[in-house]
Amino acid sequence: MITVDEALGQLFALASPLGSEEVALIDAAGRILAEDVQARRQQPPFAASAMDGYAVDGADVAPGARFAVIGEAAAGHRFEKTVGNCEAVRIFTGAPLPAGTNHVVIQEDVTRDGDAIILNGTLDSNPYVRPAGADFNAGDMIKAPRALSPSDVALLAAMNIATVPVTRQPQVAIIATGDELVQPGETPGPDQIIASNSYGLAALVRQLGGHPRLLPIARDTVPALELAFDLAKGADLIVTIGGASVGDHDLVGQVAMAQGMERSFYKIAMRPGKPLMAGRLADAMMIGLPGNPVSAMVCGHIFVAPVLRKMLGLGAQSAPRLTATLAAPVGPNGPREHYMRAHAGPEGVTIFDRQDSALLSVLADANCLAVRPIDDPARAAGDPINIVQL
Ligand SMILES: Nc1nc2c(c(=O)[nH]1)N[C@H]1C(S)=C(S)[C@@H](COP(=O)(O)OP(=O)(O)OC[C@H]3O[C@@H](n4cnc5c(N)ncnc54)[C@H](O)[C@@H]3O)O[C@H]1N2
Ligand code: MOO
Repeated sequence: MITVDEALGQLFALASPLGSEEVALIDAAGRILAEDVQARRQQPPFAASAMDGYAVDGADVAPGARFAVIGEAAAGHRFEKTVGNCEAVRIFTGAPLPAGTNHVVIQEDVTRDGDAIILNGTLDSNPYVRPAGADFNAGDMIKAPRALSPSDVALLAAMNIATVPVTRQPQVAIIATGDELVQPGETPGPDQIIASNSYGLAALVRQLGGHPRLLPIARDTVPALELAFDLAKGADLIVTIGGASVGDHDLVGQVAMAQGMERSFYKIAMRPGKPLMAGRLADAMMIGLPGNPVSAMVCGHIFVAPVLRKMLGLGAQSAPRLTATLAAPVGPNGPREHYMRAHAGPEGVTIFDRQDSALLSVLADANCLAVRPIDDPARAAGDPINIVQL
């Protein structure tokens, strides 16, 4: 059995960054910027007023000073003439500053007198001018790779970038296997349960920026699994769930190998997740996850997520770990790296008592996985522990 780190290394070797495509700006949030992009213009493109008030020459500003109001500048409508000494232009936020002015006296600091204004006795000293290019200049870059946030989308829009080069979304075919499974909403027979982790993994894939394709449940027969692999063609990543262990009905590895899978590894020193397998099947990468619901989800976080990030161009990084403090003692660990369902809060990390890999309700209560190294000795409350946030 190889270690989790060795397995991740082999998975990264199988996963190549995907190509890029152009998407409309409205569809860019959450996608990964594939190439550096350059601002096509300066923002603001002119010195602009930051407030509603009167544009004047700052040298004329003094308590009690009087100005003749000779016109108006609004956002989208500049005042065309040059402003002279002791002249003012009524101005509104976002309007270009007229020639001859460099200062906006806010209207709260002014008394209007017909076509004139008189400045009040106490004046805000801020000139309330946004210089041209204060936000960005033409040619300023947003560097790739970068997961585009809503704020990034606003910035791209301001830069007049209407279509954005992003990494193609990994297409992920998800194959749940097992005679016992029915889809959510169906009526299970007496020996059946509802397929759950296929939906959890699809949600995870979507959250990571991939495109999940949930295939029909494959029964535990060779022809059913062959058909499932056939339906998965075109995917960048095929994820199977279940049928990975040593039981008589665990056929996934056998069928994948018969279909030409070049296997990288099978079985890892991890708990849960021992019967993990991975390899390459024609143009796709394949990860065979264990069927136990928590095992499949934990392997989703620890293996599928980093693989998808690598495909998206974000580099080869394992799931980020933080160091926290144990809230209660925990016994020694065995020969597999253990990813224990736990809750991290102000009191520290509480590892749940029930760690059976069939318990989705426990996983749903967890906000982190506490990582116990192979053969880690018993730990006391207050000891440091690595966690992976969920
Ligand atoms: N003799 C041994 N038995 C088992 C071993 C072992 O080393 N020796 N390993 C155990 C471990 S660890 C795991 S994990 C499981 C993994 O087995 P499989 O990957 O072959 O999974 P299945 O047998 O198909 O299913 C296990 C369990 O999970 C349920 N399941 C499967 N798919 C789904 C799904 N899509 N949604 C919800 N639940 C699912 C299935 O009904 C079983 O209860 O093997 C142990 N056995
Ligand atoms: O490794 Mo299994 O995945 O412990 O439940």
